[in-house]
Amino acid sequence: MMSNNGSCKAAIIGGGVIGGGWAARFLLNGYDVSVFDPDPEAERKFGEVIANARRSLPALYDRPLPQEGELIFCETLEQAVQGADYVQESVPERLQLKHAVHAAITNAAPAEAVIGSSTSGFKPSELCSRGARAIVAHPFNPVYLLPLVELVGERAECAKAAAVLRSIGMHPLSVKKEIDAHIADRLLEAIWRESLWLVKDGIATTEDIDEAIRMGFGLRFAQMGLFETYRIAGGEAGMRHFMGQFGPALSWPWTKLMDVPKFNEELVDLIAGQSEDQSGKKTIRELERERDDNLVGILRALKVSNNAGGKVISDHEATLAFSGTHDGMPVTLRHQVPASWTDYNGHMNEAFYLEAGSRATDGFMQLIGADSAYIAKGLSYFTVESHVRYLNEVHEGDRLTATSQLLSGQGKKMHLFHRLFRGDGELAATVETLLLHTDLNARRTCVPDGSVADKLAEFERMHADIPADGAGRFVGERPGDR
Ligand SMILES: NC(=O)C1=CN([C@@H]2O[C@H](COP(=O)(O)OP(=O)(O)OC[C@H]3O[C@@H](n4cnc5c(N)ncnc54)[C@H](O)[C@@H]3O)[C@@H](O)[C@H]2O)C=CC1
Ligand SMILES: C[N+](C)(C)CC(=O)CC(=O)[O-]
Repeated sequence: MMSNNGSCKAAIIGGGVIGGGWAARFLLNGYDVSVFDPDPEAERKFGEVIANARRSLPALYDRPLPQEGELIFCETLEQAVQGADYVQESVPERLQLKHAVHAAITNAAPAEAVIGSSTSGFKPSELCSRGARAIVAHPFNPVYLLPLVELVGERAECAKAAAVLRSIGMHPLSVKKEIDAHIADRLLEAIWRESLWLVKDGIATTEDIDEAIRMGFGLRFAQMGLFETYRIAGGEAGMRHFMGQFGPALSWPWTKLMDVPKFNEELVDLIAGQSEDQSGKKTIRELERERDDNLVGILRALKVSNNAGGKVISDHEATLAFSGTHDGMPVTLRHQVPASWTDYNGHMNEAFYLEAGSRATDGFMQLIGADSAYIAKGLSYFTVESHVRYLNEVHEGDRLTATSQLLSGQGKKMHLFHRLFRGDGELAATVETLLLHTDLNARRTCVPDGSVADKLAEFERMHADIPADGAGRFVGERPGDR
């Protein structure tokens, strides 16, 4: 189902923390989004969440996301779900309210629309006990950055949902049987419950607990999860040794997980007071931006190793084909500068000019057919020399575009001249780079396959008459030096 501008439509019912995150992810992936939330403040809060999403989500990718969709706030739920391909409910976690909202959605949404619920704990059978049609699509905060979405419910609907959610860069995980709180929240609840005990018993403050997580096992979890981490912790003897050593601890007094601390005003005051001391100097939006910048940095690092969440980003990026030319040269990079690329001088650090040049080289390699399939055959290019000219400052959030000019593509050589432009059209840098075609098995240079050589010859012809001002310079050269 297409909307007027040819894109798909998502309806978001309930636009708080999670609904706002869903809306941002759909919008930035080109969906039109209609929202229903009776809160008069919803539109303002939405605006703030989407602003944070705009500065972080595109920075994960080295290709542009589709053109942003249109955002519409509706007066009624019925208007919002009209013509929707995908409906996501994110109203507060109260079963009675969920029942009323899902009855209304099922009545008004198109029969073929997928209906997902963000519920953290309810099972699909509970949501649908009064005839509604819905599956659980449980996301993680911030929805616009974290890939995981747990899917629970009727198989065919979950499969339809998975296709949509993959198209917006998420990682659908099917839960094999319905259970209260699905998979991840059961794990999180255990940590949360134990943490409340530690604070209540005066053993640790909220800050001590956060340190214990972020300085240690939190760092491990982003890349290997629990079981792979524990396999390594068993040393060469692996998981069996680990189980033998730590299994008995499960019945030692290490844990209070089976008991819940009394959840009263006193406990809330204790936790909220310590949390205020710990983080009260920053607004929620400031904390969100700090969190988002760190997540973008972590996910980009995982993208380099094509691991865990980083692989989800790479797979999604591969679907974001882009093309275009500028001044007769192909555009080989479109990229929004993440905060993690900037430094203490308040601008993009020198190292990332080269990284952008390297990404542009990758883009050019795709164009000549030296792509992942070619590399899998054992052939690739190695860089042997680069010269970066830093011509203009680049800042966080700037949209960089690179063009690539082939100066020479004879024999084993590929001599490229990349120009990096800022969003305002100013030339920010040039990166001149010489690469040699290499046999990855023999680790020796060799000539490229015929099809790649032909493409190089074609580009060389097309680019021969384009002036390459600034190419071939020596370091520190000034006009008139030769
Ligand atoms: N906050 C979190 O960390 C996560 C929450 N969830 C789940 O997402 C759902 C929403 O949670 P939050 O966004 O945190 O809550 P929230 O309180 O931030 O937002 C709920 C929104 O629903 C709106 N609302 C209330 N009644 C409504 C109705 N009849 N129709 C439309 N909108 C209505 C409220 O005005 C509010 O803006 C819950 O089921 C929760 O379990 C899932 C993952 C993480
Ligand atoms: C606390 N919570 C149960 C609402 C958490 C979630 O559902 C997932 C998350 O984002 O941590």
